[in-house]
Amino acid sequence: MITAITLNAAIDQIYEVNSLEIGGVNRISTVTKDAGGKGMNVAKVLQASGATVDVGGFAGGANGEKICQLLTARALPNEMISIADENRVCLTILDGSDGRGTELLESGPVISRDEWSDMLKWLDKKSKTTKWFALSGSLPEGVPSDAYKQMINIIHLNGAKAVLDSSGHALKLGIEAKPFAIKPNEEEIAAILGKNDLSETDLIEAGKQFVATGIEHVCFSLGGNGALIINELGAYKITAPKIDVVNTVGSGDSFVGGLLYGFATGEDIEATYKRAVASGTSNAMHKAIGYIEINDVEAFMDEISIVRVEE
Ligand SMILES: Nc1ncnc2c1ncn2[C@@H]1O[C@H](COP(=O)(O)OP(=O)(O)O)[C@@H](O)[C@H]1O
Ligand SMILES: O=P(O)(O)OC[C@H]1O[C@](O)(COP(=O)(O)O)[C@@H](O)[C@@H]1O
Repeated sequence: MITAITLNAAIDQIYEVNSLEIGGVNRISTVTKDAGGKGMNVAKVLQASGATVDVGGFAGGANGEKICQLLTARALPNEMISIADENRVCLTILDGSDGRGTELLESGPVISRDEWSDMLKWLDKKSKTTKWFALSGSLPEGVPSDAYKQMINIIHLNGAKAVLDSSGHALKLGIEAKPFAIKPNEEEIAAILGKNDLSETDLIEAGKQFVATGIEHVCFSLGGNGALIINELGAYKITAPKIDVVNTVGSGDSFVGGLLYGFATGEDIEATYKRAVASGTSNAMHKAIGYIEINDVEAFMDEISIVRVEE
């Protein structure tokens, strides 16, 4: 069993427009709604890969209710903790003229001290039986900034493992608890290292330092350039297949889904890295967020090259 946790769950809504005009009147051609926030997308990809997965997080108000209904419709079991405040909506505007997605992300509900304490109690119980966790996304207000650090410590005490995908302070503090793997994109790692531009050498150096602290897989996702992953054996450059991009929103989450599938099933590590990249790429070929075609993922895995760049 793998559990994907989204502390700031959302309704992921997509508006398709023919050509987005900032400051003008834009008519929406299609509206879609799904259970979202990063961990939800990870769960969808794990499910499509054939894993047994469930989800955790906070749910409240009409949006929280809708998220639970959308999860049930997908046959994704959820153990969401009830909150008084209402979940957020995250909007992607897909522009038909250039295929670009613009994201408008609400900050989310305010979590009370008791609700946070309920989350930690639930996690303590859950991690006694679940071996793998995805901890994904931003933190809602009210949750302590070291939320992921606290959660990873509980997960470790119960002998389970976590993959962390977050940003800013939440990621920086989460890293201190040495999760099994982290997956920052270029922007996220630059922000936590306090640098604007990072060369491949900089990334390898930073990755090695994280590995030295005890993080087993440091996965830098590089969009259309694939990924650079550092582990105790070295640094691996994994290419991404060339595709016609439809919507890259959710590609990072799909990468995490592929990665966790490989870890949890004990797949060969190079195949796991290829699966992660292939899952991110498959997602980018579709409008839906956290959507992969498993046949495409497996075909891409044969096509993707992986090169060890550092001894
Ligand atoms: N333009 C693209 N072409 C092919 N694959 C892509 C593209 N953009 C993203 N991907 C795939 O998705 C993965 C995650 O994308 P990335 O943009 O780095 O993550 P995030 O969504 O977290 O910013 C990449 O490692 C790659 O495998
Ligand atoms: O929790 P955050 O960081 O605010 O991000 C939420 C948003 O990130 C997404 O999960 C997409 O993330 P990625 O493109 O990084 O995979 C959206 O579906 C969601 O609305």
